[in-house]
Amino acid sequence: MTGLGWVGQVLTVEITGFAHGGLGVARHDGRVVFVRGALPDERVTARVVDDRKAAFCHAELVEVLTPSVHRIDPVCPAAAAGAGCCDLSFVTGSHGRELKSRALADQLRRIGGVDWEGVVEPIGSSDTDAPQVGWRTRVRLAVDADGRLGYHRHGSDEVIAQTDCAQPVAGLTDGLAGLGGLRPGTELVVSIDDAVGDAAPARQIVQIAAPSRGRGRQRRRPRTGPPRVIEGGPTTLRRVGERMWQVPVTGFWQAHRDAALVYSDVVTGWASTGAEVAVGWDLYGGVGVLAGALRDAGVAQVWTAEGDATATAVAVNSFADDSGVHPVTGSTETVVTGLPRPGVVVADPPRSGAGRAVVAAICAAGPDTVIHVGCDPAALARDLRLFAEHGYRVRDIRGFDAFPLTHHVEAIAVLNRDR
Ligand SMILES: C[S@@+](CC[C@H](N)C(=O)[O-])C[C@H]1O[C@@H](n2cnc3c(N)ncnc32)[C@H](O)[C@@H]1O
Repeated sequence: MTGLGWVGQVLTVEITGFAHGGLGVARHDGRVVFVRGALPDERVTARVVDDRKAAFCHAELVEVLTPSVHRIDPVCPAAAAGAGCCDLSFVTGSHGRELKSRALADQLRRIGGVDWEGVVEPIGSSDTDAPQVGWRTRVRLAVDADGRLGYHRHGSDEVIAQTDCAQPVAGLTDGLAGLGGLRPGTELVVSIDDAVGDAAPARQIVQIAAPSRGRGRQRRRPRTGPPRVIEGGPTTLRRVGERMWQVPVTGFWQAHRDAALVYSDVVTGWASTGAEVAVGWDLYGGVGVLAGALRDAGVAQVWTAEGDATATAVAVNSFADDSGVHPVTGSTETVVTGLPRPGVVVADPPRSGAGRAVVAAICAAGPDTVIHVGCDPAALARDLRLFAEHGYRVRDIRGFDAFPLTHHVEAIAVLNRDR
């Protein structure tokens, strides 16, 4: 079944909506047409590239015939050259957040059954019309067949040999284009320390095997081995307030320079109920950033559950002076079965969400408060629906523009158990 034979056709359509994933939404001959790179209120031509579903198809933008008043020249040179790094760098900052608010609300309502009328809030900048640039403290670049650095085209193995992306903080990618002797098919991870005092933050560059891309048989096995340090060391310094972590350059940390602090404040605020809480869980805890936030809320003992032993080791180090944090390595599903009953649970799963088994385990443990962090609105909405099946109701949700210039959005929900 190859669809209705629309692939290759160039359609002229009016964009009437904006969908999760950064897609303009149009209708043509009774079918929904998703157009990447098109904005609501635009009239565009677009070539159909995927026609497999009867109800909808995907098309790539050919020409904007009538531009939105919110369309601007792309602020990201790499994206303008075709890279997939900044798929919303051609829209004003405030309108970008407006579009993400709509897409988030739509997912929460349709998948989660939750009515949300909030707005996606800026992080680390005032609510301006200018798109936010220079927010990312770690970046990953690919090496093409000729040894040149760049970013992948959206959904493709092709490397656009352009290192000038608008996301990295000042100084992060300086001089990279001049690096020679890079092995084709590898990737560079470049990170810069968080500032402490007046010292200039140090930069680290490591080279790694490229993770496999593509699907099924086309998947390439990455060559394994530890990262090769090209500049600085293998770890990068991260901080939230007075807490510090030495995180592997390739390890997880929130991408936006201010995100870990903002999320920590939200978690501390929502977990501070006024009542004494003896036990908290920080599930998918990484190096324990949100465990620290629970401690700041006055939670006496906090257990983290994290699948990556290296991250747990970082947490053990960072909380060496705090006997109230207990980092545990293992899959969340397994670890939670052996933990004491919590009064509050924070869960910050990967893009796929926590899922049925973990949500059931959390609810069976009966915490009064659950704080759920989600970087994928659809997965977050799915989890919220599962919580509702167990009698947990959403009290509040905040959306954050944690990935400016892109369609991505982060949301944090707080739920309480029905009494
Ligand atoms: C979105 S990150 C959150 C990390 C941490 N909360 C933070 O803010 O830095 C998700 C974390 O979940 C971990 N992870 C993914 N799947 C897991 C699983 N099934 N069990 C435990 N940890 C898992 C990843 O290694 C990663 O550290």
